[in-house]
Amino acid sequence: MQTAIKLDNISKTFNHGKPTQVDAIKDVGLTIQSGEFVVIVGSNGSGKTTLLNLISGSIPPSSGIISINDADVTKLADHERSKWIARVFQNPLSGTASELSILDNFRLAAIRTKAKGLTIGVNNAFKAAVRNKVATLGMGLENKIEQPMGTLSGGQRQALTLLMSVMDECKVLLLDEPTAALDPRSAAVVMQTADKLSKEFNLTTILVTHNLKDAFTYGNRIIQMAEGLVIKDHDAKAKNGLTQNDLFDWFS
Ligand SMILES: Nc1ncnc2c1ncn2[C@@H]1O[C@H](COP(=O)(O)OP(=O)(O)OP(=O)(O)O)[C@@H](O)[C@H]1O
Repeated sequence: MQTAIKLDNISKTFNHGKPTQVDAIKDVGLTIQSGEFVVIVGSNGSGKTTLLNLISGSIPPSSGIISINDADVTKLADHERSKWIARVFQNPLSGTASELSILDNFRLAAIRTKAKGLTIGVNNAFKAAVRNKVATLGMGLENKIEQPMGTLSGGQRQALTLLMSVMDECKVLLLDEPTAALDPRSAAVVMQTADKLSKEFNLTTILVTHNLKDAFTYGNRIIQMAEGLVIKDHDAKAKNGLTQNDLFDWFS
């Protein structure tokens, strides 16, 4: 199996040398294989989002080496890593432009990523391709592709954001509490969509969540963080052996 993400001795200190210094990540080593779906849990402030920020390149590490597909990307900025990495945040509004239609959002995403299989500018072909892709969500949105994104629900927007984010050759999907702002039904649809896309495109997926049921249901590996450290790491077999009750303790 190919290694997708490798962290070697990664540390991140904020406000170094000041009274407010925080050692958010402490000498973490982590190897994630291509196609793995890793769930990361842990209490508030344990370093989960900082870890995703380091992987995506939105912040640099204080020390250590980050590799993606065996290439050292430690010094690459987030936009330079975006051809490999897609990220979906908590806020459904952050992934798409409200005033633009679904179609135009897809057009923007296609321009950004030069998505394969979507010919930009050939209007009818592009429209049909978007309609087909959107139909795979099973939300009936294929009939609303001319509608402004702002008129959709948070769950519908998150599902579309997911779909747009995996259109290109991205191989790593980072999900930072993607359902935290959603009602339970929409949250379920978004998680099922993420799981489906992850399998369909064989993505390496990392999900940060505070949701016990999602941590239990999704992924083939689970990690617990505490105070900037990885303190538990279970593979698929060990994860399958856990009950929801066992997992409850992983959140504290
Ligand atoms: N930009 C920053 N400047 C200073 N401190 C920061 C910064 N970002 C994060 N921290 C600190 O680093 C620690 C880890 O934060 P992080 O957001 O990674 O935790 P988390 O596990 O994602 O928490 P939560 O579950 O609450 O989202 C916390 O103490 C936080 O206050």
